[in-house]
Amino acid sequence: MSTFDEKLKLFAVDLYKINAIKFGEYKTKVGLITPVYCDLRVIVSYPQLLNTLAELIIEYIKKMQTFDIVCGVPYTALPIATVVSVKNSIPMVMRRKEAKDYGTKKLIEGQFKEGDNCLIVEDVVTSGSSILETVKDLKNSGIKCSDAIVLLNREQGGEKLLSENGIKMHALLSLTQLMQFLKEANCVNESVVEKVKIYLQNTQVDPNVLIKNNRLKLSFLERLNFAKNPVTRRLLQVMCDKKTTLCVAADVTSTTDLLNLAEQTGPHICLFKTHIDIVEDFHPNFLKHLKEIAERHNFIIFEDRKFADIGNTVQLQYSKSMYQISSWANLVTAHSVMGKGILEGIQQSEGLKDRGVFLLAEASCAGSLTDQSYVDATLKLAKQYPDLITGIVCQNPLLLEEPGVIQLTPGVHLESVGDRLAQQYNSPETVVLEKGADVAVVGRAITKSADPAAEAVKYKEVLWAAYEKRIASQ
Ligand SMILES: O=c1ccn([C@@H]2O[C@H](COP(=O)(O)O)[C@@H](O)[C@H]2O)c(=O)[nH]1
Repeated sequence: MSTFDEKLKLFAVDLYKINAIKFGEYKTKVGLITPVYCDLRVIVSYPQLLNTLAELIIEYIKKMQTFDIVCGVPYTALPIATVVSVKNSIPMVMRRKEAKDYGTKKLIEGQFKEGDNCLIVEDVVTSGSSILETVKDLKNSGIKCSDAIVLLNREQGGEKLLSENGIKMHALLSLTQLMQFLKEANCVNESVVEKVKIYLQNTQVDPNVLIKNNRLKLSFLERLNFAKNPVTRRLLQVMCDKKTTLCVAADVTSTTDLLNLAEQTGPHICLFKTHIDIVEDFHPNFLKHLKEIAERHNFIIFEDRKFADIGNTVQLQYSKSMYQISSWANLVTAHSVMGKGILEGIQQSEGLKDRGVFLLAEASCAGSLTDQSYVDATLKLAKQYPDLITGIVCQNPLLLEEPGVIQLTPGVHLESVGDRLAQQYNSPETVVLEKGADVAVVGRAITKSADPAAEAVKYKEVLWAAYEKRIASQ
């Protein structure tokens, strides 16, 4: 073994000792259950190890071309890139995950010249998409990127995706090699090594789609024939006709704002999602206007009521009260927690003939209490009502295979990673390419912008490009 490999092995064992590498059952960013989890965030508490990692990187990159600058992928790789920069005297730039809303609005901080050649530094690569997000912002600022140095390649498609996008990945360690090192050092036994090996075999994921999955392979037009629910068929048709997968979350509190938003975003959306009980001046007359706008701009009205009671109560909530939801919203959401009574209650209510339900399996917010068994039970319930279910609200590409069912994914923002009340955001590309969204829900990113129409166009276009990329990669 070379001295470099010996140092690498000792470093791998140290990572295990500080719990940066763990074995058990962990959920990855895209919802896969993995037997091995690597979380390098803890390394900042071990300056000696951070120093060793930087030394390993510097030694490795000696064989490579020289670089003008380095940039760590936020956030975990930032301290790693900083130490590499300081020890090797290469200037560093930093990518902001969100542009400042004051001052210069720069996404790349630090000094650089157009055409500077940048080395990307990353801790762990799974799909490679985080590196690509950083590369996109660097390139948009005129910086050249062709190489990424990473500590660990999880061998799950990242190298291929990066290479298809013009980035050569250089990994100090592969997951297989890491397991070998840890076994030799008696940190793990043969059965753990075997588990990881099987996991890698079973999750050899297509980098763009992350799984062989019919729904994700087919175009919306092809999927139209599989849809059993009439609103799903109409939704797919609207999506194809208008080339949009954007659902605007109209979380505004006056009828005037709501109608204005429908008018402004209407040409660019497939779904207009309301929370009717937040509207302060609700009067049934205003629904006439909303329906007229929906017809004119060809979108579907969707009340995000999240029913969660016994069937009889849901039936009353759905079709009675001043809101009479069943008379104007073709789509509603429901929790599965109360079982089939909710769906029976909706199915048997008076109101519009064509109706569909999105069942909520997973939430976008941090700390949600839904676990895998809840998700499984929700999907099982949905399968029992193919004529009523339009889709599933979730954050995971692996839940839905049926091409006739729509994945609706909230928590989408181009400039923010979350709010102060546990909402979590992902970029449009991430929700489509990594999380498997068919329709993406965008709320405050549009409603709070100075120009909701222009913002809706922006989201519509990025989402549609990501969908086209997804089906083109099949
Ligand atoms: O898991 C969920 C389910 C529903 N939502 C709803 O989506 C929008 C998101 O609004 P943003 O302003 O984009 O955060 C909102 O109406 C929620 O009720 C969700 O966010 N997460």
